[in-house]
Amino acid sequence: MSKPGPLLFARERTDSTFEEIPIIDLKDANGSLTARRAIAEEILKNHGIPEPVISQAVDSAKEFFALPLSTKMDIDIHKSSNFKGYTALLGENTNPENRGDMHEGFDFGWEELYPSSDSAPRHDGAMAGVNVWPEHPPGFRESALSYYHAAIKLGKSLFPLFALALDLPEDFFEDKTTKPAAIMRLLYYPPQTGVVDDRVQGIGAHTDYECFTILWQQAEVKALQVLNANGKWIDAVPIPGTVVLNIGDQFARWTNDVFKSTVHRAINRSGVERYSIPLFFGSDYDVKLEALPSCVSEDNPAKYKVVTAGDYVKSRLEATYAHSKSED
Ligand SMILES: O=C(O)CCC(=O)C(=O)O
Ligand SMILES: [Fe+2]
Repeated sequence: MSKPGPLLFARERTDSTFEEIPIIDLKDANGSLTARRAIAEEILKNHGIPEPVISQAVDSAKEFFALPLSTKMDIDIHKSSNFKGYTALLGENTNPENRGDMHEGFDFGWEELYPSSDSAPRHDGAMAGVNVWPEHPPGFRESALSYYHAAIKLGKSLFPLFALALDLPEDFFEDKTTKPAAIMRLLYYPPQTGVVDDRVQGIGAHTDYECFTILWQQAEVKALQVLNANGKWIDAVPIPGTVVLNIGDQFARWTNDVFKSTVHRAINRSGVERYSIPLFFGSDYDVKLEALPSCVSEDNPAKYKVVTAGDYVKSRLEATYAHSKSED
């Protein structure tokens, strides 16, 4: 890392030929307006997700993934109508040119940690449906949801920064992220050693589907790489106490590519097991992803068909899981 700063504007960074991923210290984001306009597909320091919450979620993930395959397959994601539950090795394929991803996963979405009688039902359209939880290990749901809500809090604090970077009112995204359609994953990557088939990577080259992703990755296990504008893969080396933030396709569509989504992949050649936790922060599922007026001009006419966030995410998930559907 050269040095953490100066803070950069998203618009200046979208075609970036970065060689290292810049660090943004969020303690600066609470200060001056200038600092608050700083924005990112970056590494975030002082992100506010408490360390014990992270370690409990990771411990639960380790215990869950260590269960017998047949137990985990009880909650196979292919049985769910809204892509919730367990993904086995090679169960998904993020890059259609590849054969399948060498990771296991567990996916879930918004749910109150302590549901109350007045928890209003969600209207998730294409993505409607409940989470499915494993019976083991004990406390799995609580640790996963504790992390989820801490990451949601962080994500909500980032939307005003994105709004300011787009010259929008600071609260522009507030009523569009009331029950944010955030999907969280616990991921396990076995080590890939010896001769590795390039078409079977931990997770193949892809962009994420939502507005942005907050990614925690295990310290000391280098695996994640981000593609720069010169087509060069740059290591996103894990830095303790930080999370990675990257732009996803909902934001690319909404901003007419003023924010570009980041192509990334992960290959675990470290020789040891790796765990990571992405939280994909999307807008409410009924929001129409229509190019923001400030992002459309004669030189940059609207590029994308208008679609709701829910239909969009569902179509991407269908494509990702299609290759393994017929095997069930
Ligand atoms: O595990 C990682 O570092 C990346 C995960 C990822 O890109 C994803 O789940 O979309
Ligand atoms: Fe990703």
